[in-house]
Amino acid sequence: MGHVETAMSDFLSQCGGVAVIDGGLATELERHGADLHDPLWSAKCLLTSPHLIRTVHLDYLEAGADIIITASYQATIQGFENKGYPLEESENLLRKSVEIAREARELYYSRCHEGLTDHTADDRILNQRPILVAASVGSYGAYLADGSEYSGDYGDAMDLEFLKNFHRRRVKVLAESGPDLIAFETVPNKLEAQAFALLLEEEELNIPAWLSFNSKDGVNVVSGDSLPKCVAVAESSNKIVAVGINCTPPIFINDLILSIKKVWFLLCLLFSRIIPAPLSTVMLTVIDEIEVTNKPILIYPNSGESYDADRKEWVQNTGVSDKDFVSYVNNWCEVGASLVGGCCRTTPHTIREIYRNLPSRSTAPS
Ligand SMILES: C[S+](C)CC[C@H](N)C(=O)O
Ligand SMILES: N[C@@H](CCS)C(=O)O
Ligand SMILES: [Zn+2]
Repeated sequence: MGHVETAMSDFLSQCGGVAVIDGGLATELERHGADLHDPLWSAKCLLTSPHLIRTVHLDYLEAGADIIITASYQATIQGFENKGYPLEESENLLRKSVEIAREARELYYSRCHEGLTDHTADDRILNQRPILVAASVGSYGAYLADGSEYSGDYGDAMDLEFLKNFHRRRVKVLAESGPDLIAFETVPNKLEAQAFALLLEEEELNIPAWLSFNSKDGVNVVSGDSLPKCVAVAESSNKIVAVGINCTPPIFINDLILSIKKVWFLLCLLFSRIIPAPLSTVMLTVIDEIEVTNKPILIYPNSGESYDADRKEWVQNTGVSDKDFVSYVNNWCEVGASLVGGCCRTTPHTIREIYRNLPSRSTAPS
């Protein structure tokens, strides 16, 4: 394994086997009063309220997150251009998203040094641990700002070259801004996953990345593409160090994990010699063709609520409670997840409960 691949497994070992990802960023900014009724959605805060982004990152770190995801989900050069920003300023805004997250990490570390006596009465988790900054890259559908990342339907004319070129400069600028990894997230179809994987190669980006899809039926990704086939795109790249599901209702997660871990069940059968030798050979061939992954699986679902893209608002009361969300997490880890957190409408409270309920973390000093 190269150093890019070992980086994630070393990190997971340092986290006790399971790493905690942060929760929803945009929706948390909204909870703090930000108005995201804008084509830039959360990226608008890079312009109007960077201090708020830093506060939310810090809140997630103090809730126990090992990985914080930058505010660049809907930050694109084309999106800033539509607002009249010249290229240089747009690139600076992308860099700024990484800088803000890195600043939050520094602030957190300094609070860990000073804070143990000051903050014993509150519920902040102040323990020094390795923390990663993941630079978010949302899909072309996110840029369209019409909820297309929940349909994955870009029309028949869409092709790989277009998607690669749409993301090329943005991904390169983010990769060179000093994050620890790139988070390709809420990826709605296989074509865009391929574009991301190819960009890492073509631009020779020496940075790990994760690839995270969303689903609305618990079987396929939102476009209808097969999840195992999408996951196979991650499998084809050494630079992609984790793959999984985000911004998807929690009730679908268990089955989705099983569908990409299925090979282990078959292998177990083989090794336990339940299956006779001739059949084993046939099954080995089948296994070879099943598009699943050996990479760490990441899971950060949304609250289960649905998004009204016209109103840019969440339909309330359709989701699961924090208590139910957290109660699923250890089960997801048992069936194969190694990175867990939350996406839209989850909060620092959700993440704190996840951290505290993980067997490997429950004894960690606060
Ligand atoms: C993950 S969705 C809630 C992000 C927002 C969407 N791209 C929009 O602009 O409406
Ligand atoms: N990292 C983004 C994902 C949106 S689906 C956010 O939390 O706002
Ligand atoms: Zn989300």
